[in-house]
Amino acid sequence: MVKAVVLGAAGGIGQPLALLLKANPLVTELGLYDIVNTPGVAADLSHISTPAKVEGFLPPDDGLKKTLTGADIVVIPAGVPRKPGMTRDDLFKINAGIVKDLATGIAKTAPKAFVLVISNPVNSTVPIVAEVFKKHGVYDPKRIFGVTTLDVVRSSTFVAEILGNFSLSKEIVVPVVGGHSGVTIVPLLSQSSHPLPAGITTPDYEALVKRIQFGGDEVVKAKDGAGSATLSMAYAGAEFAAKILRALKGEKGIVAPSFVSLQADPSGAAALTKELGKELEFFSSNIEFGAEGIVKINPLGTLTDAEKALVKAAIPELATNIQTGINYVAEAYKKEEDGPSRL
Ligand SMILES: NC(=O)C1=CN([C@@H]2O[C@H](COP(=O)(O)OP(=O)(O)OC[C@H]3O[C@@H](n4cnc5c(N)ncnc54)[C@H](O)[C@@H]3O)[C@@H](O)[C@H]2O)C=CC1
Ligand SMILES: O=C([O-])CC(=O)C(=O)O
Repeated sequence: MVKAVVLGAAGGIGQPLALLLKANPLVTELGLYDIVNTPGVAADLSHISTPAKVEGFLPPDDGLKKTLTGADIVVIPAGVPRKPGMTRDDLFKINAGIVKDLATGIAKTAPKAFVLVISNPVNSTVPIVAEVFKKHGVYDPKRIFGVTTLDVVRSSTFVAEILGNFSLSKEIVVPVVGGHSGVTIVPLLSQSSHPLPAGITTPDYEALVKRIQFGGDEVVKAKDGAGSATLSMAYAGAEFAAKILRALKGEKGIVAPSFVSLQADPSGAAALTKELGKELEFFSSNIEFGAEGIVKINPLGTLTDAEKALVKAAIPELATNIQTGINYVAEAYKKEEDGPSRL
């Protein structure tokens, strides 16, 4: 029996993601929570002839708690998306509070669940979830994941395009490391399962890297005020969730990049830190999963000079993003603690 939960299930990502989870035969229960429309989304999905029993809840009557009770895996696509001209960091003000509140619910009701954070800015929202779990004494760094899979999916697609063979795109695997915004997104194209054409020029290589780093902007621009990537994100989120579900079932050797706490695997983290030349609390690298969560954080491996430069350029912004998330939670709890005495 596996219960999957989507928080933000009525949204642009939430609905197609819930559909794809409903279609996954490994899911036997699907809990949907949002501040609007979840009863309708749940009723609709519940007619699909796959195993998962679907229920939708709203905030009244302890809806969050009811949704999360018994959850094995919780995916969070709740929050506001970008509009043209915004960076992911511009979303922090609103989304930080949403993620903190939802993380509090998970820490109280389903502290052992695997938590998959989609809400942006991922580089800051993942540290927020970690800090909330620490505060509640239930922190297990092996079970909290920032979903960076869309960067991997985009890389596969764009590399297939360059190779002139779209039918390869599902097979192409490019490790994308670092974080999930702009220059913190670092594709390791030299480690692609399918190498780039030998004669690729430096400008073409640089354009490809840029397209992967700023793929989100392409969609934000095309949607012209109506949001950011939803369908490709739902696909990517469901792919990542499917890997976690297989690991939960006991399958070994499953590997994918994810933005995680380096405390999840101290010896892997030590090797990675050596490569980075700087200690970061969170980083996305290839992660090996098991039934209890993260088994191993893999080092970056051999990089080209261009990739070394990309990693170096990612570090300062990543460090700032991480600290922003940590500080937010510290300040929020301080306000809560100071609150009553001020009354
Ligand atoms: N990690 C990644 O690669 C990606 C992340 N995103 C991020 O995912 C988030 C969601 O994007 P969309 O689905 O397009 O937005 P959306 O606005 O279509 O949906 C968000 C949903 O969250 C719900 N929501 C708001 N506050 C909530 C709360 N307190 N509890 C539960 N639900 C709540 C809303 O009612 C809405 O249904 C954004 O922050 C976006 O930037 C988007 C694409 C890729
Ligand atoms: O660009 C955005 O704001 C949404 C996102 O994270 C992506 O598409 O990678």
